[in-house]
Amino acid sequence: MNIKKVDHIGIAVKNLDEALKFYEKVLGIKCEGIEVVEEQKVKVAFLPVGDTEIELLESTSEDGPIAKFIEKKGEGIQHIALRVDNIQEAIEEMKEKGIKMIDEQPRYGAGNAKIAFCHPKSTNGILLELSERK
Ligand SMILES: C[C@@H](C(=O)O)C(=O)SCCNC(=O)CCNC(=O)[C@H](O)C(C)(C)COP(=O)(O)OP(=O)(O)OC[C@H]1O[C@@H](n2cnc3c(N)ncnc32)[C@H](O)[C@@H]1OP(=O)(O)O
Ligand SMILES: [Co+2]
Repeated sequence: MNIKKVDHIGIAVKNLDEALKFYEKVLGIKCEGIEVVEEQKVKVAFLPVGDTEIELLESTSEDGPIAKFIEKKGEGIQHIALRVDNIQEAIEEMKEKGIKMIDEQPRYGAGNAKIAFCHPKSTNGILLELSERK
């Protein structure tokens, strides 16, 4: 597979507006959009930093992955996303190499990216997202 760059770093927060105060007012990074991704039960804010982005994630539901993460570990880095040029091929290659995929088919994430998560038990303890964007 062809890994292009770190697409984004996903950070779980309890409250997006509250968290944005730190990123925008303290760090001076501009939020370039907010979007709800129903399938993942999240409200997402994008903050571009150089060639990559910080993705702030607030849960829209008590049983979503971000709510569960915060309940168990508290706020913090929840995943890292790597940009690939062909997600279908990347998923197949991961499976061939014995990596446990949470998503064996791409889903649609923020900004209409095609995304697939790899299980932290197969990746030395990080939740890894593969992301293909046009
Ligand atoms: C909008 C979109 C986008 O970018 O476009 C997004 O990013 S959406 C971002 C939000 N969506 C997602 O995260 C979807 C994919 N995530 C999931 O399917 C789930 O959250 C799992 C990663 C499978 C975890 O599920 P669940 O909490 O039910 O399982 P669990 O508590 O039994 O966890 C199993 C083991 O994985 C570990 N574990 C759980 N979440 C982890 C995380 N974020 N990073 C690293 N390790 C993690 C636990 O500590 C546990 O290890 P031990 O057994 O050693 O204690
Ligand atoms: Co993400």
